[in-house]
Amino acid sequence: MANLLIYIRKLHRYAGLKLYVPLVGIMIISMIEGTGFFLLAAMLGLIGLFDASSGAIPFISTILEPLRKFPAEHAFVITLVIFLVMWTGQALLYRYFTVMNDRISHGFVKYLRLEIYESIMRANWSFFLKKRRSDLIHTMTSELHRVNYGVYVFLGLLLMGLFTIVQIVIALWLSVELTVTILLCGIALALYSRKFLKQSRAYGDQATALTQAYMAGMTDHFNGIKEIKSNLMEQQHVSWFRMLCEKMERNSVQFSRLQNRSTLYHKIVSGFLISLFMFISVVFYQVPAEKLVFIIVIFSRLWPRFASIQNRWEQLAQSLPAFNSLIELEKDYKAAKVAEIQLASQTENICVERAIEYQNVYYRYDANQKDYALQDISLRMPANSMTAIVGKSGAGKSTLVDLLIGLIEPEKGQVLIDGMPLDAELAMRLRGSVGYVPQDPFLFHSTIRENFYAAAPHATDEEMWEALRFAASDELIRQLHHGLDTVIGERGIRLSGGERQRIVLARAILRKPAILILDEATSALDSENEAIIQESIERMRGSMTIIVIAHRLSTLRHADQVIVLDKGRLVQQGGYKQLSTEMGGLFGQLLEIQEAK
Ligand SMILES: Nc1ncnc2c1ncn2[C@@H]1O[C@H](COP(=O)(O)OP(=O)(O)OP(=O)(O)O)[C@@H](O)[C@H]1O
Repeated sequence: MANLLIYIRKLHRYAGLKLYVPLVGIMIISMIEGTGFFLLAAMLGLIGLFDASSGAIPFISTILEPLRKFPAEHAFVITLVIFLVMWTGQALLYRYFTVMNDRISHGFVKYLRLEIYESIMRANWSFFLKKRRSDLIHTMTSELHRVNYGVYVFLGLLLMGLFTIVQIVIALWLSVELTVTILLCGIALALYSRKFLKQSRAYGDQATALTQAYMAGMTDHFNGIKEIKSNLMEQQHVSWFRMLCEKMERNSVQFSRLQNRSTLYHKIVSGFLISLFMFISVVFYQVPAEKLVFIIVIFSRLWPRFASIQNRWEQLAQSLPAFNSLIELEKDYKAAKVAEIQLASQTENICVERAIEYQNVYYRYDANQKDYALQDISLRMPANSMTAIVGKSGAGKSTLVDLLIGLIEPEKGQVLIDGMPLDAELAMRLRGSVGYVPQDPFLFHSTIRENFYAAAPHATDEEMWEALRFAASDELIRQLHHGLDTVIGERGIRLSGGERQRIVLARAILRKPAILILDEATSALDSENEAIIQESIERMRGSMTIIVIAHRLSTLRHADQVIVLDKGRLVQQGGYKQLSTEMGGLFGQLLEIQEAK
């Protein structure tokens, strides 16, 4: 419940006083409705259906007094017209305030979406290392939707509460004993129905876990669809999916059954109470007919409200776990927030003038584990030189680069840029000068041009073609029907691995980076294209700091220095030639293995 209040406060922050306008409006509407009820009674009195002067129904004689000045048939028509005006006015007001309420609710979703998305975008890399992407998508879609629904239900409850209070006041005016009895019965039933709320909450928890598994499964399966199909694993996945869908269906049916059960109880109790009142009123108190009619009217108006309130509480209880998910996510991204740093485009980029240095750097992905991904790394990469990082798989090469980009921070030791410690702000400014091609290059589902604009918003066509030439992909793009305006599929799937690598390389170059980082960036290329790119990189030497991670050691021949990592430690460092002749060194061994192939 505390989490719900957090969101109500957020809603207040978002909507301000506007939030209360529909509430006041609904109060007015319920008062009009109440007055209409008296007017209807007056009308019945006018046509002589009952004795309006008996005082059985309060307020009636006050309404009738001015009407009696008119002839009976005119008074009747006047009453009808007043009733119609009030009815229509009430309907119009109801529409107005409901639309206003809906607008607030939709605006609030937009506000939440933006708040969460921006915060996630500003979270540091460690946040993403810990989170499953499908969980983030799940929270941002279904859970956010449930939170909005919960807030909507809560506002509805508030409105209904106000409406009911007005109705209770009117009912009290008509008959204190009867209203108090109905209220007591309502309270008793609400106490009994608490177990439904608890159960609704449990179904809500289950729904969260199931939709989370659904989203995670879908993401995994579609990402790995090629492996699934090639290894004939479809049936296995369909069975898993069927089982999950059955659980989701069961969860929804159970919740719906629960809601219907509580509605059923209300209906049965309602029938029982109304019979009891009628019996007592007629047999013991000989209540007049007109009052009896009003007993039924009060009851039929008040009791369904209790049922409806109960129903909404259950819906709210079912959506509470979604509030918890969002609050948990909020806690995580707040903890992972990268100080108050301007977005990259608003900061001044920095270049490396002298050198990048690592001083006794240690890094672990999990502070609870004893193994370090990098241990005691000290090295220097001079500005505008080319440094190659080699080592077996899992040696720590990508981790070394992630530390330089500032995606992760050393547990011990420090990274220095021209002697300045790389803190979050410096990392952000440095990233503006970095062209980075990761192992698994990513292209947005959009045109090549749009993909380029994402990296360099002001790039001209000429610059784009120049970058494509650098990456040996200009011919490839020229052959495409729409050239730069060709849409490339999701994650560039319509391109081969090598073609994708070349376009991502072109995108990195387009930024005119001061530091170019290539993490296995040419691994999928044929030797011809690789040679073209090697030449291009060669031409760039001296104008930017180049860091290359490669398993194919022959491509590193031109590097100014080679850094060899093994199990997170720096084991060799020097020129290519020097290391290849170093006796017993890991580099020599790796070279030998590759040459033997
Ligand atoms: N997100 C992560 N969470 C936990 N451990 C990780 C994570 N990423 C990498 N590691 C571990 O850190 C170590 C270094 O990984 P890293 O990716 O830097 O190696 P690498 O030399 O780049 O390997 P490869 O050549 O296969 O890409 C490995 O033992 C790896 O298992």
